[in-house]
Amino acid sequence: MSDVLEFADVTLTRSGSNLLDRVTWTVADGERWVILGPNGAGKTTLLQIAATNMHPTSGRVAVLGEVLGEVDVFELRPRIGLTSTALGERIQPKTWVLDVVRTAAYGVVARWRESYDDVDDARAFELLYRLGISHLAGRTFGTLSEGERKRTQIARAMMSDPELLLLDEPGAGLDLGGRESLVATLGSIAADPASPATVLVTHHVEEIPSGITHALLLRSGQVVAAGPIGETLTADNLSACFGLALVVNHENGRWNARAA
Ligand SMILES: Nc1ncnc2c1ncn2[C@@H]1O[C@H](COP(=O)(O)OP(=O)(O)OP(=O)(O)O)[C@@H](O)[C@H]1O
Repeated sequence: MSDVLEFADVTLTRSGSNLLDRVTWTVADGERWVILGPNGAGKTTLLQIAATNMHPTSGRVAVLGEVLGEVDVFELRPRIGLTSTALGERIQPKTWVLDVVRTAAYGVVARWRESYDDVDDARAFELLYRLGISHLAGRTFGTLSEGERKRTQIARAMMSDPELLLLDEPGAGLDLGGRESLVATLGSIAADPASPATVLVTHHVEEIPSGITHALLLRSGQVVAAGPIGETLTADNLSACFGLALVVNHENGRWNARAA
C-alpha cells in the first residue's frame, strides 16, 4: 500500500506556541483513521495541513505523494475531499442542495457560470442517495437540519472522487438519533473498499464508526499514541490523552468511554 499522508517531525507555530509539536504520522492507502483529542489538542490544525490549507513551520508533509512547499496545491486540492464547520459556513443558505454537491466538481461553493453535464448530475444524485438525502436535492441548504447539512457536505466532499477524505467533526451538533444514523452511514463508507483513505476528527469515542482501522491520539499538539485502533484506543492511552482516568469499552464495533 502506498502512503496517502506522511508527516515527518511536523511542527506548526503560531504566536509563539506550538499548535503541533514534532508530529510524525503516516496514513497508507485503504486505511481509515480517527483523530481523537481534547479541545485545543491540534486536531483541526492537523487536518488543515493534510487538506493543504496550512503549511508546517518545520518538518516535512507529503500529501498523495506530493511534498507541501514543492507542489501546486491548487492541483492537489481536487484530489482531497474535506468537510469542516468553516467550509459549511461558506455555503450560502439559498444554494440548492444539488448545487452544494455539484459545485465541488469545480472547487467552488456557489453556482457561477460553470455548466454541468449528465455525468456530474448522475454522480451528485448517486451521492445524495448514498447519504440518504436524495429527496432533499431541490431544497435550499439554509432550510436543512444540522444532520442533513452534515450529510450534504459529506456528499460534496466525495463529489470529485477524492483519493483522501477528511471529515472534521462530522457528528458535532447532532442529536442522538442524528448521530447514530450518521455514524451508521460513515460505517458503510468506511467498510466500502472503493472508499478513499479517510481521516475523521472527533472528541467522542462514541462517534467512531465501525470500520475505522487506526487511531491517532493528540494532546497539546503532540502524539500520545498512534496505530491500529485495537492497540491504540486503550484506557491508559485515552486517559493520558484527555488528562483523566477513563475506562474504555469496545462492543459490536462501537466504542464508549467513561470516567474510571
Ligand atoms: N493563529 C493562532 N494563534 C495562536 N493560537 C492558535 C491559532 N490558531 C489556533 N490556535 C490554537 O491552537 C490550538 C489548537 O487548535 P485546533 O483548532 O487545531 O484544536 P482542536 O483539537 O481542533 O480543538 P477543538 O476540539 O476545540 O476544535 C488551540 O489552543 C487554538 O487556540
